[in-house]
Amino acid sequence: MINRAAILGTGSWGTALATLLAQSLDEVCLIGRNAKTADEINQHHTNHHYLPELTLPENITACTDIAAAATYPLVLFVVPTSATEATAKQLAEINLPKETILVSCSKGIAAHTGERMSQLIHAHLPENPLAVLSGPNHAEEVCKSLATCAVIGADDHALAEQLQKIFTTNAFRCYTSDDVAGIELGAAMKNVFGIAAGIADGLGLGDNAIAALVTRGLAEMTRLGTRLGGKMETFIGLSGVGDLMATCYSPHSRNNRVGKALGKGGKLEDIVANLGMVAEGVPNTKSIHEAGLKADIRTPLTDAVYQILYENKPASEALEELLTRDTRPEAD
Ligand SMILES: NC(=O)c1ccc[n+]([C@@H]2O[C@H](COP(=O)([O-])OP(=O)(O)OC[C@H]3O[C@@H](n4cnc5c(N)ncnc54)[C@H](O)[C@@H]3O)[C@@H](O)[C@H]2O)c1
Ligand SMILES: O=P(O)(O)OC[C@H](O)CO
Repeated sequence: MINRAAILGTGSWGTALATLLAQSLDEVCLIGRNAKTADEINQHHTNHHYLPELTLPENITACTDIAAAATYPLVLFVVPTSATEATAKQLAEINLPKETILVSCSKGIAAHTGERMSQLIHAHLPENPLAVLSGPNHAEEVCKSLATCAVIGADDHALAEQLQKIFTTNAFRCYTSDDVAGIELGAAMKNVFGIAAGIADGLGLGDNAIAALVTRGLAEMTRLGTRLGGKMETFIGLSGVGDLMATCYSPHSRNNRVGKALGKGGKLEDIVANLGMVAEGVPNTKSIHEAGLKADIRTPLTDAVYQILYENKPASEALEELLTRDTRPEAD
C-alpha cells in the first residue's frame, strides 16, 4: 500500500500537489534545490514566494537531497520541463528502486527533439511504472481545495486506477486514460495559446477574439496532437480543451500574464524576469513551432506567437497577418 510520496520541485504546483496528497497519504516530502525554501517549509509550514496564503499541514516536510526519493514508493516530477531530463538522470544515479511509481506532472515537450516528459523519464528509468497527470489545475485554487478535475494517463490501466484512488479527493476528481501522448501534447500546447490569449487581452481585442482564439487553438492542438500520436477525444477532454480554457481565461495563468504584458508592449526578457515563476509557453512556443514544421502540420497561432516571442514581430502586426491569411473551410 502506498502511504508516502516524494515530490521533486518545491514551486507552485509541487507545493499544491503536496497539500492534495497529504490528505490521502501519511507523509509527503517536497524535494527541491533551494535550502531556504526547504527550511521555510519545515519550520514555518509555508512556501511564501509561490503560494503566499497557504499554511501546509504537518505531514508535509521538505529537503534538498534527491537521494531521499529512493525511500518513497511514489515520486512526482514537478520541475520545469527544461529540468525534467536532468532530474530523471539524477534519480537513475541514486539507484531508485525499479518498483518506485513515477508521475510526470509538468506541462511541456522538450526543446529541439519534441520528446514528451514521460519519454524523457522512461529513457533514464525504463523499468519504473510511469504515469502522467494533467487538467485545468491552477495551483492557487488546488491548494485551497477549490473543486476541479484532472486526468491520470498510463499505458497500464491498473496503475492509472491505483493513482486515481490516491489523487482523488472531494475537490479533485480524477479520471483515467490510456492516451499518455494526447494528455502530454494537449498540456504543452495549451501553454502557447495561453500566451496568445493574454496577448489578445493586452491588445484590448475583447471577448469575441479570445473565444475565437480558444476555438482555433483547439483545432490547431487537435491537428498537430493527433499527428503526433494523441487521440482526438483527449483533446476535447480535461487535458485539452479543459486546460486550454483554464489557461486562456484565468488571471492565475502565468502564460496568460506573460501574453498580456507582451500585448501591452512589454519586453519578453523583462516580463519573464519579473514573473519569478516558470511560464512553460515561452520555451514551448519554440518546441511546438519546431514540432509543427517537422510534422508538416499548419500551426498558424503557434507561428504567430513564435514570431512575437523570438523574431521581435510587433503583436499588432502578427495579428494583422493572422486575420488576412487566405480564408478556408472551418473543418480543414
Ligand atoms: N502552477 C500551476 O498551477 C501548475 C499546474 C499544473 C502543472 N504545472 C506545471 O508544473 C511544472 C512546474 O511548475 P510550477 O508552477 O511549480 O513552477 P514554479 O515556477 O512555481 O516552480 C518551479 C520549481 O522548480 C524549481 N526549479 C527551477 N529550475 C529547476 C532546475 N533546473 N532543476 C530543479 N528544479 C528547478 C524551482 O526552484 C521551483 O521550486 C511546469 O511544467 C508547469 O507547467 C503548473
Ligand atoms: O500558470 P500556467 O499558465 O502555467 O497554468 C497553470 C496550469 O497548467 C493550469 O492548469
